[in-house]
Amino acid sequence: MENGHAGKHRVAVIGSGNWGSVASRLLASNTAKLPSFHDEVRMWVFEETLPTGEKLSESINQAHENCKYLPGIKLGTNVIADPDLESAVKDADMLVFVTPHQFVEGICKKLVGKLRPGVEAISLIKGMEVKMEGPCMISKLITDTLGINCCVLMGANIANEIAVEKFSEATIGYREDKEAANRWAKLFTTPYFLVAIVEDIEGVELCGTLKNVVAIAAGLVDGLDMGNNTKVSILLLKAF
Ligand SMILES: NC(=O)C1=CN([C@@H]2O[C@H](COP(=O)(O)OP(=O)(O)OC[C@H]3O[C@@H](n4cnc5c(N)ncnc54)[C@H](O)[C@@H]3O)[C@@H](O)[C@H]2O)C=CC1
Ligand SMILES: O=C(CO)COP(=O)(O)O
Repeated sequence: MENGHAGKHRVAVIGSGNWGSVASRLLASNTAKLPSFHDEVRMWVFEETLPTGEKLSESINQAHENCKYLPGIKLGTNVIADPDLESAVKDADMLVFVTPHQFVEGICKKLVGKLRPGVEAISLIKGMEVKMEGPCMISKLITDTLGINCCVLMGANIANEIAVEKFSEATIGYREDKEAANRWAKLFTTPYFLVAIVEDIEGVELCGTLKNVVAIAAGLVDGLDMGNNTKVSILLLKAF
């Protein structure tokens, strides 16, 4: 993949909530070490004004911490918060989508015609867009709107645990382009975050999304004190 940056890939993260901040931290720890990536990770911030009156993006760039969505965790000095979407992505050839799913379509529409040629994307977003024509997976929404290849990364990945480097694993789903999937895996893998690749975007994305429906049902079982036998029925999808 020719990226026009003297061989170094540039990464931008679209989203800076709990998972977006943790993903940026993890990616920045790798870009600082791996020679094939530019150090800086640009993180698009949906701008908010904090109770102190300070802008969230300014606070992140000063403290290297997202005090609203990931308090108490240093992101790395090479994570740069940028409240301007166009500016955040303009130099990137690797784009990580990690916003709540309901904002993706609007974000993609703003990005049409603003991306570098050959840019690759990955979605960490759980959920789907439900339209009149039927449900649409988020990776397909990104590919269809922007005309770019989009892998997915999914797993049982509670962001706050990964933030404190508790072990976790995830799977990247890709279509045809194994080289791109391996590049994403290299960018995300750390000793505490193990990443595998599978040539099945839909399977990985659907499993990542639907497991949360099961998780809600399992939580209801706990809340209603229905017991472990009922929970197993839920996990085996027999009680639906
Ligand atoms: N938090 C977690 O442990 C995990 C989250 N995910 C997925 O990652 C995605 C992002 O989740 P979180 O980072 O947890 O979100 P979050 O709930 O922590 O943050 C919400 C984000 O949305 C932004 N936002 C608010 N209004 C907006 C608008 N109009 N347009 C664009 N952005 C807006 C907020 O500024 C904030 O950055 C979701 O799809 C979630 O399912 C996946 C795995 C783990
Ligand atoms: O899937 C998750 C953790 O594995 C979290 O997803 P939500 O943030 O949508 O609950």
